[in-house]
Amino acid sequence: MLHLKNVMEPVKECLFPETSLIQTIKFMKKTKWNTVPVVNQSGKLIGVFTRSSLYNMLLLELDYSTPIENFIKNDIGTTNQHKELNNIEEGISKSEVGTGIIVDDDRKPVGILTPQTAAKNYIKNTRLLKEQLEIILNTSNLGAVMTDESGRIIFVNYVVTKMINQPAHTLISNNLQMIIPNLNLSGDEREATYQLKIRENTYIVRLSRYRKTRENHGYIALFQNTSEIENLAQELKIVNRLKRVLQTIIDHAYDGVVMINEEAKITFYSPQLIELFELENETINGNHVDEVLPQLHLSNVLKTGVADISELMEKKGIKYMIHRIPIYQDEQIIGVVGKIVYRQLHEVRERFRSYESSERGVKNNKTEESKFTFNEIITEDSQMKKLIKSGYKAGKGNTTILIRGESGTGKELFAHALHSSSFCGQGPFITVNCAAIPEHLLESEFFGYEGGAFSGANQKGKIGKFDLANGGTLFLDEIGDMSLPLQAKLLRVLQEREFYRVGGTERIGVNVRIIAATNKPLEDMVSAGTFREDLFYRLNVISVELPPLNRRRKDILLLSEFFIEKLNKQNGTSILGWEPLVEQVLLEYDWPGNIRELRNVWERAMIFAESGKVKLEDLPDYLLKKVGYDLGFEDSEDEMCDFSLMERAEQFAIQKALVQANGNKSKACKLLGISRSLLYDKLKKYEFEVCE
Ligand SMILES: Nc1ncnc2c1ncn2[C@@H]1O[C@H](COP(=O)(O)OP(=O)(O)OP(=O)(O)O)[C@@H](O)[C@H]1O
Repeated sequence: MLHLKNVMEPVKECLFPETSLIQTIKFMKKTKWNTVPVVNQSGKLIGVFTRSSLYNMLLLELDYSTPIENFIKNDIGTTNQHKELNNIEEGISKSEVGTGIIVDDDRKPVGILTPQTAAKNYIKNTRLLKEQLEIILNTSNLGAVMTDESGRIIFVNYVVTKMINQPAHTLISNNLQMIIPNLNLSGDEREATYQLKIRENTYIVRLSRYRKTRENHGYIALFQNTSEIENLAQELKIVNRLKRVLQTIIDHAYDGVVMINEEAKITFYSPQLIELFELENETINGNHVDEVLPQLHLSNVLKTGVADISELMEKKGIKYMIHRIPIYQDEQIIGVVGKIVYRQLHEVRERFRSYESSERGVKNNKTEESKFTFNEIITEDSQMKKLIKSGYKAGKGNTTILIRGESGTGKELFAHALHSSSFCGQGPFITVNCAAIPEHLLESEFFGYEGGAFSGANQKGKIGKFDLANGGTLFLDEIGDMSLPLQAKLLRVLQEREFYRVGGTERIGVNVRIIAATNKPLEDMVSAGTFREDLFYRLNVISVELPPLNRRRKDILLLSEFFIEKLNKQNGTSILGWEPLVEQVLLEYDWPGNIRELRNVWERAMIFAESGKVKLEDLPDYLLKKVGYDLGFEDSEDEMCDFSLMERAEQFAIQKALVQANGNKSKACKLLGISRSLLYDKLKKYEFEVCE
């Protein structure tokens, strides 16, 4: 934008009212100005002295020494020096004196603007603008043509002359149809678009009407070569495909990939990484790796610049290793890639083991039985927590404890924990399953026998469980299945703390803590005479009743997490969790087999699923049926079953969700964890009839 101060003639000297006629004539001759600013003693503008004022003074034949004060014109137009030139255009053209006085903020004259200077500057500006426009039009890759109202060409830019391979002068004055043959200028539209093929190039032509003068219109046609855009689009397609290929390679080559830049901020990661470390997308990209994944120690490699491989690490029971590799550019480290491997680790380990054992020609030995403590009893249930608390106290003494509860509720585990927390925790923990040993062997199993005690017996004799458990705990599982005669013998040992071996005469003293367990109603058995009352009271000094799993539903998911981690370790699977529907089924099921059943269900499901998340169809059929997710395995011959197993699972899941949501599709979507549009697609696919 041009400002006044850029085009005005600067004023260095002014006239005063006291200035004499002769000094004024000399001043006007020197400056050649027709209008001269007159100022007071403080330099502020008070009027102008014009050439006509001068003529008047001369005609009056005044003395040359006469001051000019009576001939000053006071009605003057002034403008501030900071104004834009455009804004005062009208002011100057209408001014009586024809000259504008430019003042500063203190009203002191700083310049004058005559019509001649204004005109000169306008012409200069217009030329500059024209040149700028031409440069823009000729250097742009848009073709531009301008016509008058009849469509006759008045301007073409360089791009158009190249486009149709003709010089500008052969086009000027010709009709625009010469370039756009199917042109129609008779319509009323202000804008129109044409497609034009010139040799191998395709152009989109945008024709718009412009107002040339107050009465006339003209047209501007802009030509865009779309071949360039098409080429770009093609290139983009290739790049996208390449990206897809690379992404697939990365996804399958490693179990997780993460990349950081020189500031240790995460710039790339694969979906498996999110799954394994249970991250949210938003918390990863652009964040410092030590905040998101400190356990990977990737930023260290930025400092050392040396690639390395981690020790075996573990997440949710899944063992993994990370290979950290620095990225260099021009000998500068610009980032680090972390490759995580976990899926094949188990297989490699197994092969390595069998290789090692075949090398050594030895078979793997069975591992030792583990001992459990109360810390390993997983629970969130308040009743269980209470039992554990009293278990800690009861465990300390030497009192007999009776653990009751349905099969699979964790009685044996609890017995282990009691033993571990007791003073004899370092001693042996010996288990006798009273239901599993044949009646006639129970006695010798308990008390052992002397050498040659009966025919077929080992000549060296046998040590019984009581002997083995000396100084520790004897756990009598399924005590309700013990015969009455043995109950009598057991009672004697409990009372006298000594026993005889079968066929022996020597009294053997024992220091054994007895923990018994049963799922049988011992009180009823006492009434029915199948369990000794005195033994019952002897055992029942402290009694612990473990609640069934369906009365501690909070524990179902907690235990599921625990089993996933444990079984991943044990079986080398890499299961990361379960799909929402699985959770729903687990929570709905009654779990008659309690925790043992839950563990078995997970073991089976994880073997079927292998990696990722456990899905509905990985659960056993009997369980799905029980909660109403009948996947119709037996009906596979049925002609109705055109669908795959997966699809049938999906159908039942949708049915179930809709029933649960009372037909409310939004709720059903939430239960299914899918979008509304996907639900509609599925309903259509399976031809479900659903009331709106
Ligand atoms: N709270 C728990 N936390 C972790 N695992 C548990 C828990 N309770 C039970 N289990 C596991 O469930 C399975 C069954 O437990 P356990 O054998 O102790 O049950 P039980 O009541 O003695 O069964 P049964 O009466 O049939 O002998 C075991 O694998 C055990 O480790």
